[in-house]
Amino acid sequence: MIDDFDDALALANGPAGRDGAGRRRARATPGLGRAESGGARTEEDAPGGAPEHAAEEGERDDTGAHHPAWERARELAHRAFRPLAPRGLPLEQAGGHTLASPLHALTDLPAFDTSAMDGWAVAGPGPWRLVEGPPALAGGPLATPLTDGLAIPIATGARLPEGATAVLRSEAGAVHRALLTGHTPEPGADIRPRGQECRSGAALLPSAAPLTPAALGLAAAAGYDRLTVRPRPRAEVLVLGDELLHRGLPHDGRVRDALGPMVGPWLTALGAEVLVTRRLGDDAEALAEAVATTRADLVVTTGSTAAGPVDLLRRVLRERGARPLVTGVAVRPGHPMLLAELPGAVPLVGLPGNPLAAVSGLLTLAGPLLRALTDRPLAEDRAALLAEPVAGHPRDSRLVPVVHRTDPATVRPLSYAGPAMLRGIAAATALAVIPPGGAEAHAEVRLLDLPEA
Ligand SMILES: Nc1nc2c(c(=O)[nH]1)N[C@H]1C(S)=C(S)[C@@H](COP(=O)(O)OP(=O)(O)OC[C@H]3O[C@@H](n4cnc5c(N)ncnc54)[C@H](O)[C@@H]3O)O[C@H]1N2
Ligand code: MOO
Repeated sequence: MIDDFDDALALANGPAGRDGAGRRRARATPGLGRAESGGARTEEDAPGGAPEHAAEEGERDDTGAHHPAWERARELAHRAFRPLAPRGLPLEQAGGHTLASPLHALTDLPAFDTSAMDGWAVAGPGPWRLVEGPPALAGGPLATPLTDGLAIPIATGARLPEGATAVLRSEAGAVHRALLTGHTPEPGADIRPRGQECRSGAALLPSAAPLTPAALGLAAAAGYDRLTVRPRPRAEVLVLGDELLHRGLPHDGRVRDALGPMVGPWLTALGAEVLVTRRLGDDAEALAEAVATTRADLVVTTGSTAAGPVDLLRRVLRERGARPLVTGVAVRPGHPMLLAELPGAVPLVGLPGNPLAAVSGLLTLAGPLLRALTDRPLAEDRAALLAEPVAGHPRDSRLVPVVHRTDPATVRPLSYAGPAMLRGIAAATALAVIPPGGAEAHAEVRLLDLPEA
């Protein structure tokens, strides 16, 4: 019945409220137990000064479990854990990690006055007499100083000889019998003066900046051989469910594992280094062992979050002394998702088994958590106008796969967006956040970008 409700919502992206809005349902997702106090952060750590309680806000279901609102759940996931300890890495290994301190220039950039073009370094107004000797080349010896009326051939990137007032581009001059003629360039033309981009000590990138290819290039140019980074959090993925097949066609009531192939790459795109994806079936002992012995910075499970006969996750977590931080979220799909702290302060994100619900959990809990572990702020969402109305859940937010349209600039909700479906999300460019009650055509909605792993 519950899935009927969510499927109906997802299949009918019609006018808000059309699809059973107002129908109530009892939530059957059991909590891990009451969240007593705090996440892995202590009271002092919490920016707001107060310890985090999964139980502070949101709705309370028939079992007493708490389901924070979607925005609140993201904040909880972002605030619950401290960033990983910084470590030094050689520059060539630092890509994809996060800067642990601001990047300051170790040199002026450029480090010397340099030619921006191939041509001639000239002094004063033309015509100019070419001086004897080799041309000035990038990385070559400094050419002899020029006085007014003299010039020397120069290559892009070569140091400018003392006395040069400009560079005349090769296509703008002509040489006849050692005499260079051409329109006199403005003083300073095609010279990159020392320190044009930055002075030594200038702040180039803030702490927590991602080490993109461009950032690595900048760090190298600025003189770095090693960088202090927050490493990509190492994640372990545990795929639960005896019904899952890993090859071939579904048969005998069994289905292909759609999450094993999806969650790892998605976590990578969200900033993790995935150590392993393990398939544990519905084996409580194997799950308990995996949780107790993990060496990862973050454990992500799939399936088993709800109250089915073999949904073992919450029981195993309780028995292992895990602390519940988020026991469900007021979002569709994905409301049974959970976040817990394992002994040893290792976070565990429980993604629901329905595939689109798992994506919802990845973006709601795992994404903000990964950013927290690397000391990055919550991602700023973009906004867009809806091309069509989208029906809402009466109390929960909805995450709906959408595709961007350019003319006019809007997003269009996609079909096949039921909790157990992947067709919609596979064709989507973003997920739109539909507030409780739905959204009209042309309404502005928040967008969650989908990683292009
Ligand atoms: N009585 C209730 N039943 C359910 C509720 C509820 O509130 N009360 N919530 C429903 C919702 S919503 C979801 S989402 C699911 C969550 O289920 P679990 O996280 O416990 O996952 P499973 O029961 O193991 O599986 C659910 C569904 O997903 C399929 N699945 C699981 N893993 C995979 C995988 N790796 N690849 C592809 N498909 C997978 C599984 O076969 C089931 O069909 O619970 C609802 N029930
Ligand atoms: O509908 Mo469930 O919410 O698939 O997560």
